[in-house]
Order: sequence, then C-alpha cells, then structure tokens
Amino acid sequence: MTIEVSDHAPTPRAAEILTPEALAFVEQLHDRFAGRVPGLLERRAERREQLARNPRLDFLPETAEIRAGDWTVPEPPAALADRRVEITGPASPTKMAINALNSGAKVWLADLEDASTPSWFNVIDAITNLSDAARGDLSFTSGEGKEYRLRTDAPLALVVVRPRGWHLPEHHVTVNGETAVGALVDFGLHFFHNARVLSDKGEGPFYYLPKMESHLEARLWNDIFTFAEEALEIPAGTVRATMLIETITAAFEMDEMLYELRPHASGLNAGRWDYLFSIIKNFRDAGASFELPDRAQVAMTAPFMRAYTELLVQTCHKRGAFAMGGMAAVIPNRREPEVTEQAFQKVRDDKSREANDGFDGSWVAHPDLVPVCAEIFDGVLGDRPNQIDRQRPDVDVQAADLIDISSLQGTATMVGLRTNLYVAVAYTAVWLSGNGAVAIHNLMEDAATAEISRSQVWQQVHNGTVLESGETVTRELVEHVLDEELDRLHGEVAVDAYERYYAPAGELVRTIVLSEEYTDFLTLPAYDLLTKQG
Ligand SMILES: CC(=O)SCCNC(=O)CCNC(=O)[C@H](O)C(C)(C)COP(=O)(O)OP(=O)(O)OC[C@H]1O[C@@H](n2cnc3c(N)ncnc32)[C@H](O)[C@@H]1OP(=O)(O)O
Ligand SMILES: O=CC(=O)O
Repeated sequence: MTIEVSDHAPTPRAAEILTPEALAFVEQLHDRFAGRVPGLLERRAERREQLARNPRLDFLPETAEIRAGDWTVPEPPAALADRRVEITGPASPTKMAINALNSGAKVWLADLEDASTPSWFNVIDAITNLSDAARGDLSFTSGEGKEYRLRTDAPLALVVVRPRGWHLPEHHVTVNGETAVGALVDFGLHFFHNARVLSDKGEGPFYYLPKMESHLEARLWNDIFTFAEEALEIPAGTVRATMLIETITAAFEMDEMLYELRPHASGLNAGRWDYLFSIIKNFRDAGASFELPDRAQVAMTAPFMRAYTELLVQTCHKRGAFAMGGMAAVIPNRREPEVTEQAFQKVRDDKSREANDGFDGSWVAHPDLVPVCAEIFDGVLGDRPNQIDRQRPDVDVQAADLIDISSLQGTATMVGLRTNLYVAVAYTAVWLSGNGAVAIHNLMEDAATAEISRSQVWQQVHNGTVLESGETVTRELVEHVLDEELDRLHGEVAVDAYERYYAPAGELVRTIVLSEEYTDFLTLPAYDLLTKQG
C-alpha cells in the first residue's frame, strides 16, 4: 500500500498533522476498511431503486430478534453524562472553534460535515485546531486584533467530532492510486493525533456519525473503532459515538444501528434537516402524496416527524442510550433585537417539546442560543445529568406512521420555489468560498438544509407540481425564477464574489435541479468544482 498526498502544505502547520506516522495510520484504515465503502453505497442505491418501484418501507424481518432482544449499550463515561446543550459548528476557522468551546454548552459538535466545506485547507486546519484544543492550547488573534483564548473561568465544551459521511471522497489523498475516503481521512487524522491525550483525560475520543442509511454502515464504523483502539493501544470501548438518524431508512433500523455499534454506542440524534432531505430523495418519484409543502411549513409537530422523534426517544432509552434533539434553524441576530427575540421563542418552543418528550439534550447553532436551550433542559432535568431512565412505553409507532407524508397539511407556493432557488445558489456560493454554514434571512443554512431546497425543486419539476397560485412547475418556470434570483444576488454581493462563486453556483444549481437524473448529493459536484478551482 502507498498513501500519497497531493498537497503537503495547505496550512502553515500542516506538517504537524500530515506526519509519516499519521499517514501510515490513515493508510492502514484504508487497507482494512475502504473496500467496504463502495458496497455500502451500492446497497443504498439498490434500496432507492426498490423504493422507486414500490414506495414502502418496513422494519427489517431479518433483524426482528435484535429488536426483540434485551440488550443495552454501555453506561456513558462521566465526561459525556450530561449533554443537555450541544453547540454545533465548524472546527475551522480557529475563532469559531474557540467560541464554541467557550460557549457554555456541555458539548461542541466539531463539524467536518454539513457545516464545513471540505477544502484541504479546512480539513487540515480543523484537525490542527482540534489537536490544539485537546491539549488545552488554542488561541487566535484576528486581523482586527481581537484576541481569542480558551476560557478558564468555566468548563469548556466537551468535543465530539463529526467526520464526513461515507459518500464524500478526499481528492488530496490517494491510497494505492485510489481516491481516499473522506471519513477515513478525517477520523484517521483526528484519532491518530488525539486518541491518547483524550483518553488519558477521560474525554474521548468521541464522535458523531452522519448520514448513515443502514445498520451495516454502523457495523463498519464499529469495526473501525475496534481496530483503531487496538492499533493505538487505547482501552477497548473508549471511543463513543452518537449516530445521526437523519435518513428515512435509518429510522427503520434504530435498534439495529445501536446494536451494531454497541461497544462504542452512545446515542442517537434526530437530525431533522437531512431526514427531510432523505425523504424527498427517496420518495422523489413516488407521486404527489410524497411531496412536502414549502420547507417553511414543515414543522417538527407534523405527524410523521413526531413519529420519528418519539420512536427515537423510545428506542434510545430502552437501550440505555442518549436521545439527542436536533437543530431549530432560526438564529439570533445581534443587530436586530426583534429577530433575536423571535428566534429565542422558537427555540424555546422546540426545546420544550424535545425535553418534555424525553430527549436528553439538544443542539443549538449559535452561542447566544446556549442559555435558551440550557434553561429549558435545566427545567426538565434539574440536577439529573440526563433522563435516559425515562422509558416511553406509551409510544407506539408503526412503519406507516414514519412515511405518512400526506398527513402533513400545507401548500407549495411560488415564494417557496423562489426561496429554494435563492438559498440553493447562495449557500452553494458561500460553500465554494470555503464556508460551510451561513445565515440567510436569519436562518442557519448548511449542506443539509440546502439539500432540501435543491431537491424540492427537482421533485417539483419532475412531478409537474401545481403551486398554490395555479402555476405548474416546469423547466421553463424554474429557469425563469432562477435567472431572477441570480439577478437579485448579483445586486446583493460584490462583483468579484458574484463572478467567482455565485455565477458558478447558479450554473451548478441549474444543472442539478433540471437534469433528468437526480444528483445524490449537492456536495459531490460542488466538491468537484471546488477541487478544479483549486
Ligand atoms: C443540519 C445540521 O447539520 S446542523 C449542524 C451543522 N450546522 C452548523 O453547525 C451551523 C452552526 N452555526 C454557524 O455556523 C453560525 O451560527 C452561522 C453561520 C449560522 C451564523 O454565524 P454568524 O453569521 O457569524 O453569526 P453572528 O455574526 O451572529 O456571530 C456572532 C459571533 O458568534 C460566533 N458564532 C456564531 N455561531 C457560532 C457557532 N456555531 N460556533 C462558534 N461560534 C459561533 C461568530 O463566529 C461570531 O464570533 P465573533 O463575534 O467572535 O466574530
Ligand atoms: O445533521 C443534522 C440535520 O438536521 O440534518
């Protein structure tokens, strides 16, 4: 085996991360595990093809024994016992890493997925920041002279790293001539540099695992963790991971996923945005009864979304695992108090529902939301670190409840179509500029939310959806609205930014919303473009 890196110096300190030993570890991971990834991705495609023929899903008959079995996951380590507020955000730039660590949240989900453009700079800078953070030695001075230091007056957030999903390659690394698997590069570099120091402190390493579609994908992660612990002589079971249930197929395999990851399993998270994306993706050609209304009209109180979160809490607590809530996309605006108050109220409502349903903690997108979420969970948890012992025998979710999309009342409107196109282009442009999350119209937009926007447009064109106004969504209509939204963006951003990022983003979005074939992930063609742009 040979591992090759095309650029050894994407950041000034890259040599500290891309050491021969760390690369040898990443190579070992590829040697043992990369070969299983294409088969798992192929399985996703096969299942999607089955859904195209018959849009039904059910719990798996072959794993009924696992669902009926009486097993639990291991007790959480002390450091991870209280997760009532988790802030999410990218691990690069450094100032955001420091802000997240200092935010007062119990946990920081350090994101190399939805909130991060996987430029080689960002990947290596993120691992550098995480390595400094693990050693308590992270600081930064901005161009304007603002100093960022880790606080010493209160605990820092505990770091839980989210590597990329299985679908994303890493173009800057090849192993035996094959493009590396992004997830194995992220995990391998982070684990190699930090496993020992974190495990000595009892602080991990801990991970969040994104976008999985079946328990077999969880099995792969479990095998990777077992191998990595042995390779670096870290006690077995030190790694703990929380899996995002953010695909519709995974919702049917919650027990099985916890079972597969059992020695390393910590909990499940209700990743609502990717979940909605997955519903659109999987039922995109199943007709009008599987169409969602405008994104703004889909609330967590919709019956099929409640079925998903209720089942998640029930499953987790039965297995002694954390049930983690998701992200309300509203964010405060420090310059606009009214926007902030509205965001606080929406977040309060969202977190109250989660805490009362039995979730053990939840996510926020912004430091100013940490106290809002904390107050709600403090009210329900009090001095208890979590409510894992709260069982939900009252929950009775059937397969049909999870996919009863038509139970959601709502409409598809021209405003929704316009917003989807605007957001898809604006987000993709910002992503191409190296920033994986951005506030647009006071909402947090990241890869998951942008996937919803562009997928919904594809579905509406495909289905010839009739909007509330009576107009039918045709290719011509989408071209026309897209051109108008591009004009709007042209007027809103600097000329050079428009030329460099927004115009290519507009063409990318045009191609994927109008193509016959559905594009599985927006970030795949965007990553090709990013790599070409250099
Ligand atoms: C679907 C999912 O997967 S959800 C999880 C993935 N998505 C995310 O993690 C998004 C996280 N949130 C963010 O990235 C940001 O909040 C954004 C992009 C939405 C908004 O950021 P900004 O426009 O910078 O917001 P704003 O100007 O109010 O920020 C104020 C300060 O808080 C910091 N800040 C804002 N959000 C965060 C965050 N999540 N983590 C750390 N710091 C943050 C900003 O860096 C800024 O710091 P500064 O004053 O030192 O310059
Ligand atoms: O990753 C989280 C989501 O909501 O999607």
